[in-house]
Amino acid sequence: MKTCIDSEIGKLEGVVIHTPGSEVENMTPGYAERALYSDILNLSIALNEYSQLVGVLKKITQVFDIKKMLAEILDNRVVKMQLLREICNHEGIPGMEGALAENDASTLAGLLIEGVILERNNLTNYLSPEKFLLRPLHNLFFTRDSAMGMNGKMLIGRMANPVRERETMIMEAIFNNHPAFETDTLNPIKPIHGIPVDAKATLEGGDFQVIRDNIYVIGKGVRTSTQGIDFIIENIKRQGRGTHHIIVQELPSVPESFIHLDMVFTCLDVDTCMVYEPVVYGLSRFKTISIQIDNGKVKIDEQPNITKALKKLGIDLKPVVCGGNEDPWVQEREQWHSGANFFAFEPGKIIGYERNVHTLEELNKNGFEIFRASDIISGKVNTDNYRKCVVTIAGSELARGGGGARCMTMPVCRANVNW
Ligand SMILES: NC(=[NH2+])NCCC[C@H](N)C(=O)O
Repeated sequence: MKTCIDSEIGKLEGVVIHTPGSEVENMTPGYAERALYSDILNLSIALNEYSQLVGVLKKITQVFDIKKMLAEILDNRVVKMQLLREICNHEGIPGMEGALAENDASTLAGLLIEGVILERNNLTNYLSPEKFLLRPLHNLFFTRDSAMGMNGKMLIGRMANPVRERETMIMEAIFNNHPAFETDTLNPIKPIHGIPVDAKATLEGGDFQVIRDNIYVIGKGVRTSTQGIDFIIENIKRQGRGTHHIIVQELPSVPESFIHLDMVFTCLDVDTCMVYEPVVYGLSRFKTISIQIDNGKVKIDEQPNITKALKKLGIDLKPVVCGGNEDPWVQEREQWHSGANFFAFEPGKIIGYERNVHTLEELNKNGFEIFRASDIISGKVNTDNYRKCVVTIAGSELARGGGGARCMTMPVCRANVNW
């Protein structure tokens, strides 16, 4: 499949997911914060909820599974050794690749995701407070963040936290080597010759949205830095062709539910978006900046907010308010559990958590029919028969990991949108 992401809403043709495994339980409460979770999770409940998401995705598109694809590329010895060397050097255990390589491909894929226990075989290890030699990738099921489709390329993330860095190495290896994909990767740690990259450059998929082929909205906050966005600008400048626009939304750094742009703003349809009102429109010091790149020349100015900036570019999105219009407390409660985080699988057809009832009611008032995942999976409801709908999945446990439907999906190809 050729990767092709020119919008947030075009009909989904392929999506990358990861079914949570023991890595989500492999932590104590004391480690939850370092693992970037708001709480510790129960795997069996999380899996039950997750099966609703995957069940729906399988009905509507081609689903690619990271663990399976990783095992497949690890079957190639050259790829295996290269990836293991990169991981071991990066994680401060150079030389360990030989021992790890002795595992067969599918066991190794499991170890790289679920972690490798530290053997207490010398004094340093015996006294170490760490349980793992290679830490589990607790957040891998938030596949959105470690790589992102940018038109015909896959942009590899540069994670703000070391606990997520191995995810980017795995994703780059898959996109470069798995026969299922035809794409070019763009990686901030391996820039194209001549493109400067600041050491402070960070960039995560939760902050990155392709609105139209030449319009991007990017969140700047705790996960994506100005230097990370400058890397994108430089790459666009290099292409040299036509005009591109980047709208940057500054995000508050606390609470942690504002980590990514997609926690406060997601696209739902050609004319509708979901917003967490206090951050997107509230009287705050959080700026919206518009950057125009015209045949290599960069022009920057400030805008009142995302939707006004998009309107100037010919995209007129009506905001639906997360939590409904009435009560700021309700808005805050639902935003916390990913109430603004919707994943569009076609223009006007979206997936989100069923727990955020006020947000769903607001969507319903705006013409979205509400369906349960089970009705889609059983075939009772066919979304083709509706122009606008929201498919709801259970999310009591998954939401504690800190994300929703958009965070758990990495689209690799979408059809063109009829704007
Ligand atoms: N696209 C997103 N909003 N992803 C949410 C990721 C949550 C994850 N626990 C993290 O902190 O990294």
